[in-house]
Amino acid sequence: MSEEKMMRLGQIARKLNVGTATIVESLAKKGYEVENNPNSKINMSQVEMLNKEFKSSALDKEEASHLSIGKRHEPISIEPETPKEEPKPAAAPAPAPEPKAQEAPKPAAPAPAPAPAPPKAAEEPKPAPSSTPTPSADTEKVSTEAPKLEGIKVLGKIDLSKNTSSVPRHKQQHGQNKHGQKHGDSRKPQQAPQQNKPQPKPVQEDKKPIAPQAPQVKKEQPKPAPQQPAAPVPPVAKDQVISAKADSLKGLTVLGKIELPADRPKKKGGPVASSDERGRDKKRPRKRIDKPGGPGQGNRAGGGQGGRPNQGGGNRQGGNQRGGAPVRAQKAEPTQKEIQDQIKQTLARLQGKSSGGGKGKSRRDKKAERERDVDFEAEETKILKVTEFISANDLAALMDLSVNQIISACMSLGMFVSINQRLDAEAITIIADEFGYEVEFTKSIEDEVEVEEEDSPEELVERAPIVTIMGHVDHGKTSLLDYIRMSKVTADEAGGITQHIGAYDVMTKTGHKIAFLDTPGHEAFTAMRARGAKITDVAIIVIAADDSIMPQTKEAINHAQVAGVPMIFAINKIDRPNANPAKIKEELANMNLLIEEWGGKYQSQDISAKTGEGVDDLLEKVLLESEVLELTANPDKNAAGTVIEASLDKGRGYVSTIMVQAGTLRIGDIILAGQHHGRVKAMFDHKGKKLKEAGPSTPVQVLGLGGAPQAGDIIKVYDTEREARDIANSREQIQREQSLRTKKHITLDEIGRRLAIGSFKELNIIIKGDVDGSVEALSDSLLKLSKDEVKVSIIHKGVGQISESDVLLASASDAIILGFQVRPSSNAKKLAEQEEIEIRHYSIIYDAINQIKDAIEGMLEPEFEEVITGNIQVREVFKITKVGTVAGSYVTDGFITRKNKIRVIRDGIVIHEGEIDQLKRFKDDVAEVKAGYECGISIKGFNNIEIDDTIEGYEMKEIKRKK
Ligand SMILES: Nc1nc2c(ncn2[C@@H]2O[C@H](COP(=O)(O)OP(=O)(O)OP(=O)(O)O)[C@@H](O)[C@H]2O)c(=O)[nH]1
Repeated sequence: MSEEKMMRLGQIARKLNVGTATIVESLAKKGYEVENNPNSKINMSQVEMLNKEFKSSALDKEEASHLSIGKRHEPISIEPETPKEEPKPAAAPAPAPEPKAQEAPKPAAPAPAPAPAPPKAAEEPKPAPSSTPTPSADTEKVSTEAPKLEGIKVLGKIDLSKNTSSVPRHKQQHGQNKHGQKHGDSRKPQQAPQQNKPQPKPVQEDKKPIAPQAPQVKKEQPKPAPQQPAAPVPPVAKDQVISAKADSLKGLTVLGKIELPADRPKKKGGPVASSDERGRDKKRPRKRIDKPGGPGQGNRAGGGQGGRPNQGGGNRQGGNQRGGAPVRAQKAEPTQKEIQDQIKQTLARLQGKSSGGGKGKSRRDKKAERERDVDFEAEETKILKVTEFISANDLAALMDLSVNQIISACMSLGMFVSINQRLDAEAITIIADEFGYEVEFTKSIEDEVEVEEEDSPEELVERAPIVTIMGHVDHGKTSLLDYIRMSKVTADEAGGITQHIGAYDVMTKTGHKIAFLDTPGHEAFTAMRARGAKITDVAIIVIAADDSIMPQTKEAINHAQVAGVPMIFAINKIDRPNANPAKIKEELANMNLLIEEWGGKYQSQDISAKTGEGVDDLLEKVLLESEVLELTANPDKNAAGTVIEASLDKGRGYVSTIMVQAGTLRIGDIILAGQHHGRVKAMFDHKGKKLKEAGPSTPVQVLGLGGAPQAGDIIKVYDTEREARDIANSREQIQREQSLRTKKHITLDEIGRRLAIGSFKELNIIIKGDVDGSVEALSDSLLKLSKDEVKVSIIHKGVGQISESDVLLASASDAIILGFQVRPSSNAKKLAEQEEIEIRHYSIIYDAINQIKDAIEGMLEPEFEEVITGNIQVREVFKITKVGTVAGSYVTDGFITRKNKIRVIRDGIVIHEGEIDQLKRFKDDVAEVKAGYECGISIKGFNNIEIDDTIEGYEMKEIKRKK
């Protein structure tokens, strides 16, 4: 017990985010002498003191750990705005027009009131220029120089930051100034700031951020024409294109009142939005059209607005409310009709029909439609509607990319994923973003989110750590687990390889419970291992001391690191004479993984899974690590957990191994996992002992689900069966939709692509297996066999016997069926014979992979190699009219056949390459002439044969292609 209450100095330092020296010093001050060694132990009362003392540091660390990649986006969007806003206030105090761009961020701090900003800004520009150049002749110099420099900088900022948002301000300002021109405004504020104030008030309230930008623009220009301030109203309007845009936005608001959309809600973001967007899109073309109608000002004044001023005169400037509404209302009506057309077309397109508009329509109409369609299509296709935890492969298909692109994108983001690995919401969002897609998660995600209901601290109790053992093949994972739970599993495993993930819990000698996930070591199980790491609290990385850090060891380390799971290194097989744990530690150090012994932060333990040496210490270290993690759960609520594996048992039905993570699972509970629901009929622990309930961190085998959920599915308890069934149904629907979308129906693009590739071939496979993990692993490996020329498609996979429907599916899709540890039903077998469907049975994963690999090699476009079949020497040449030159020849070696391709070689140089026209012996046509015989030969389209020429016969022989 005393050991339990101790923590290592290194651990507490990590936990509190302070240096060990700081802790030692702190303890020394309090009268405790502790050696500055990461392994020094500290008792819990000291730990508590330290906790209090360095609470803030620990909190900092925690906060820092929450900083996710997602935040990167936020700052980008937010920052640009803040600096813009801030510039206003900042400008007032000191910033000169030139430095604006650079200093923009700095001024942010003193964000003052928006209303006063414009005037200040206008005034400040003056001092700014003076500060940068010489103090003398401020006003004059400023006016001349400032316009050039400032004009460029300021304009750029305004356009980029917020064209739309800036509009409103301008409107207001313009309203006052008439056109709200930069010069006018800027001057006004300087000279008569009071006038500006009243106008901006209303506007600024709505859009403070925008206001600041406007003043900057003004600042620059005001300098050149300080005299105009009084008459800024009409003349200045030309330059302020931006302001014009702003007005158009307000107009849109008015459109909302018209209630056009009420009749037709549309998929794409509702009718109002779509009409608005169209309005915008159309504005551009209209602007162009309007330009001619409107005076030259239109162009500059701000595109869309250009035309309006002409129409409504005071539309924008005078008052948005007056002219703006009626003009837009007229435009809106046609928009509705267009909306209808567009909806029809878009729906038609979604259904795979051609967008063929009315045949009678004019070309212009069709063109316009096409343009709209493209816009809509682009919008639609840029939004991915997915459920969380879709696989990398499916995500690639949805985005029409290759899996490799996804994987490499993930790698560049620091994530290591495999083809079949399911991605969480955050990863999906980041990856999709990389490729310019937005992600909309469908309903089922929300269900999953519920799992993380907040528990009050009083409800939480300590729970056992869930540990995953990972490592390279044969480094001793299973042996270690065996030793820990004192049973022998290794000998029973087919092929000596762990074939599925199991889950067990054990009691340590010190009376603590630890739950273990047993992950297989073969590379094919990478995906499962990755999932295992997600359920895991602590990862034990087993490394054989007589070997070295192997690829899968690195992979396991990567998975644990990516999942943020603390690792403990178990350096195994130290009983072996050639064991060299120090070498392993050195290799780890080279990978930047310094173990505690060597002053690093990673725990490691030398063990022998065979003799048991060091295993107890290892478990103790696991408990120490989990203490730091402060693992808790609320046992007094409906259970939630994760499916570890599921299989179909002949006698018992579907058996799911579940790791309960929160709450308590009881017999009779209504559970839902993936698309399957049911009532818990019976529960067993890993030894087959019946359980009535299972609390947090307990692995159990559950009977009662209506199907086999997938490993990694979240399992939840619901109050009513109906609730569970409804969610299951909706998930099934989403899943079906997903698989439909994922399946690439042939499209023109697709045909083009296939043609480009050449003779495209596809190997369709249906995989059925006894355990979900094996099915996933096999499918993962088989997918990896895909090549450009031959694509492996897993069209269906599942747990259970090979059924008639599997055979029918195979028949319909020209697939082969792989049964992993399962056999077909007698009916399925008959049907397969009838339909001539191949069913292959495997019990070792390598065999399946190798055989399919061979099959793929057979299917690949054959590679040819040239084989010289024989040589002929020309001894006489006969020129025969109507036939051409016939060479009287002698086959010196090999043979020559009429189908042979030939080369005519003269003095060692190939002078012709072609085909045989006639091959004769005496007067008879023959197919082949062997060495030592004479023959007559004529060559297609070639008569320039001479005595002593050599005719070489060759053929292209197909060779089996590897890789
Ligand atoms: N001498 C010795 N042999 C060990 C030790 N641990 C494991 N082995 C042997 O190493 C071999 C592989 O052990 P496993 O436990 O099956 O290895 P694994 O990592 O689980 O392998 P996979 O399940 O194939 O990934 C077996 O023959 C074990 O008996 C050990 O500590 N000492």
